[in-house]
Amino acid sequence: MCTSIIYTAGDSYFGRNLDLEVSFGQEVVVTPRNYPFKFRKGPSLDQHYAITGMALVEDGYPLYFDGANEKGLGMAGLNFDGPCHYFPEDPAKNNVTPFEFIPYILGQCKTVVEARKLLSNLNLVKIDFSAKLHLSPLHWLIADKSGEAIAVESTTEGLKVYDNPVGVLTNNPEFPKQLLNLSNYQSVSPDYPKNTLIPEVKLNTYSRGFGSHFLPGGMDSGSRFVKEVFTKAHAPKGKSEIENITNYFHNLHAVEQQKRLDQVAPGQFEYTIYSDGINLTTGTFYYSTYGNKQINAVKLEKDRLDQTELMEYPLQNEQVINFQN
Ligand SMILES: C[C@H](CCC(=O)NCC(=O)O)[C@H]1CC[C@H]2[C@@H]3[C@H](O)C[C@@H]4C[C@H](O)CC[C@]4(C)[C@H]3CC[C@]12C
Repeated sequence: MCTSIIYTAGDSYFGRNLDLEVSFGQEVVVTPRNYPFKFRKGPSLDQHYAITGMALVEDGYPLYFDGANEKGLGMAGLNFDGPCHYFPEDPAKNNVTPFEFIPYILGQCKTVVEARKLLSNLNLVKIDFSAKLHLSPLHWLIADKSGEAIAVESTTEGLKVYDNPVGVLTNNPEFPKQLLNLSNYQSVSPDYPKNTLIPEVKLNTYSRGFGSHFLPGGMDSGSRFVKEVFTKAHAPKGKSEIENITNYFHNLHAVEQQKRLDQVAPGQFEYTIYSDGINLTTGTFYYSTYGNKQINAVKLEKDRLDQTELMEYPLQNEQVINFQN
């Protein structure tokens, strides 16, 4: 499972936790403006906005899991197994495969408003990347530096675009059901609750934190959605980049999965392989991995964005302890 968020604190920060039982060999990849994006069913994009994100480079092609462009639009693909449905080619629409979807949107759009225009005539066409790499059933969070966000889901009913007023996406069920479920938790609060159960009896308040007593804490996508919405809604906003990025990662770590807590097959456990976040104004990309909780960063090198070759930064997976003596 996965969790993706946009957190606004002056600048906006966009990214996700990637939770899975196996690692694909992803790395930080910057696709510069003149890398030619070829599309299976449409004209290539020889010039486009530069994209920074987490991707697996396969046959020289960046298969993005999540990322953002130089204009401050971010997009992440999350597992959506079950409701997800991709379609045969539709001659009346722009046909884009799910693995091309992130380059197609981030290559051409600056804002959610612009993305909505492209989405209005788009068909997610069912074509595998290769015989080895089949399509994954995904849905997407798209958000821009103003903080506006949408969720995009392709189901048997077609391509759905939903306003996302909470700036969070996890996995199943369909996004409107996740939003509806929030109403069950409206009274969850950082504040200590008033005893409305039996006001005339003084209750033994044996612990702090009773305002969030009914906050779900499971690994399932419904629980993570509620927990993340609550955590982010009350997250402090910092006065510096370091404070903001620290707060941002605290948001994601609230729903991270530790090893051996979420069994997906005998002896196989899903865990948070990486957490990442990009400052949508500066383009600096931050990440931590399960093995290395230090925050690593890749700056956007503006003077190198006109080249054609991908820039690849392997993940630093080893924890560095800051010895003080
Ligand atoms: C499975 C994860 C989503 C994480 C998640 O929710 N998984 C756990 C679960 O719930 O089952 C998705 C997110 C991005 C996906 C990848 C990207 O879409 C890029 C690429 C696209 C190809 O069609 C398939 C491989 C490949 C490399 C995808 C493999 C599956 C990934 C890694």
